[in-house]
Amino acid sequence: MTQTQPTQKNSVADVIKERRSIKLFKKDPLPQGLLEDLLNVAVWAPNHGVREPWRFIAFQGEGTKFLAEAAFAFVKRAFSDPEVAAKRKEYISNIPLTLMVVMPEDPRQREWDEDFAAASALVQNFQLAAWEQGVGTIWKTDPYINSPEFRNKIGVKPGEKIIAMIHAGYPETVPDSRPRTDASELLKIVDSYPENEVVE
Ligand SMILES: Cc1cc2nc3c(=O)[nH]c(=O)nc-3n(C[C@H](O)[C@H](O)[C@H](O)COP(=O)(O)O)c2cc1C
Repeated sequence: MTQTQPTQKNSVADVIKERRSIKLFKKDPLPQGLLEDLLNVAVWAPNHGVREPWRFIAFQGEGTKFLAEAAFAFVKRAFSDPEVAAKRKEYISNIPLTLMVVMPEDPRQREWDEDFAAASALVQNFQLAAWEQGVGTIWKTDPYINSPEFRNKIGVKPGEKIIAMIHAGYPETVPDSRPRTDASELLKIVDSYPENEVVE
């Protein structure tokens, strides 16, 4: 673990490569208006038909206590050890900002797939824009985000999907990077007509 703040670099490539998922946050709240600023960057994600398939629910301040209670109702059933469940609840209630990215579920398969892809691009945009400002994030998909009881409590309607729960705040620690496979190992370039009329 590196005990430093993320560096603030200008190039998109630097920000992409230097971003890390952050699990331990300082308690400091984010500056007023930063959430809206980051979202107003993130919404420039490509999205087919400019359907803008997203809305957001943010929890901060006392709102995180409510969120932690709502999650705890699920978490306490999932963990047999009450101490583990209580620690999860405390963890959630201490995160400066938790953002739910909510997507309307289009009944048409193609549109659903496109909307999920677009909303995922938005999440990545948000994470990168935050990192550029020295703010750490992690994209979480804890099982309780699909619990009807939890969804109902936080105002997610039938026909909507929480595609990401993003925890955000100033990093307490920045983990080391987890190496990625070199693209050359994954890439097939077709630059001549295939002999058997299929790419092998
Ligand atoms: C769709 C999605 C869901 C994720 N859900 C979780 C999660 O529930 N818990 C978690 O610890 N990390 C989760 N992550 C974060 C990944 O674990 C993280 O991106 C990965 O370990 C690589 O680390 P890095 O983001 O620092 O490069 C999720 C990431 C994605 C894209």
